[in-house]
Amino acid sequence: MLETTEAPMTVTHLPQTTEPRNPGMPLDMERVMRSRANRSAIERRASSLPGRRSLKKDFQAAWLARAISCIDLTTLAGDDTPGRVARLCAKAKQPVREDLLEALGLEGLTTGAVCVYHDMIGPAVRALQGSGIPVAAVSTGFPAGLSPFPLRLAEIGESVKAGAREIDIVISRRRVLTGDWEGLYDEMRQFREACGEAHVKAILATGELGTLQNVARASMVCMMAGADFIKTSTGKESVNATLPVSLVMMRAIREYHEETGYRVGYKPAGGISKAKDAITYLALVKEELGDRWLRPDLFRFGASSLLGDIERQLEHHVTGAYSASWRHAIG
Ligand SMILES: O=C[C@H](O)COP(=O)(O)O
Repeated sequence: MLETTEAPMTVTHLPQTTEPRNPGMPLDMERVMRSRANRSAIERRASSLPGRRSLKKDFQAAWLARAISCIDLTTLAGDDTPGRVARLCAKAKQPVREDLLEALGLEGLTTGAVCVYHDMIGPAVRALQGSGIPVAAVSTGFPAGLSPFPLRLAEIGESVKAGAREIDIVISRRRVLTGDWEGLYDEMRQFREACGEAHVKAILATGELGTLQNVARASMVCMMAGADFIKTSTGKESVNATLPVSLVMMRAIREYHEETGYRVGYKPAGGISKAKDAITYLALVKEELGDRWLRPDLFRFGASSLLGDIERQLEHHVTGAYSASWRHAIG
């Protein structure tokens, strides 16, 4: 729980850490089948979360800044243009008005990454040059992941060549729905290899996996196959990130860390658009995984409109007044 007395370390002063990459391990079917999820206990815990935060006002801004540093600022629209992506990248470099950043002592704050389709990697890389902000590309026939497998591998290669440092792949949902864990493992392993040095986030599309037990098992298989992050959703399913699914995935990450020593990152994505929801997610990460995960190398929000609401809250924090949401249209 986020206690009233707890302030996060100012995000722009966090020490640099280099986490060893999860190399994966051979598929351990006995371990996979041990992954279960008690739906009623999970739902009970998840429903108790949002009302429980008692965050001291002074610390709220620091937690919201932490949330910004963990956003994969995303645009995944069919009508994306280089101009729109350049504006989004400008927002990633300076996510909040300069006077507010100064007032809050947060100069240098940026988002965690910018996330785009393959065609927009070039414009994003150019716009972010020198900023250190990585470009993430969705890949492997996103969002359904149903294009021919060799094309999915080739797509990863093209995106890495174009400058993406993070690749968000989608798994084949049918492998989970039919219990083909070996198939899922092999596919994920090949995706990881095709990524090379680029980090790979495995999108499970949890809204299409049927049960929380499937979510737990798919999480475990993807981590065994070398995923750097596991991510809930594409943002295009009818149900995207939820707290119960997040609990299941975070617990899988925790168990994998306890058993292998490797830390895998977590990315809830889709439908997270309010500052208060972001705080709830950060609190859950803190409780389930601990402070080490509250950094952009191990936690991201996949979100297209969350930043706008956080900026509004920060403006209120500094000036005491809310501005209209249309003034924060981007992000
Ligand atoms: O991965 C990111 C999602 O596509 C963003 O979803 P959203 O537009 O609901 O924030």
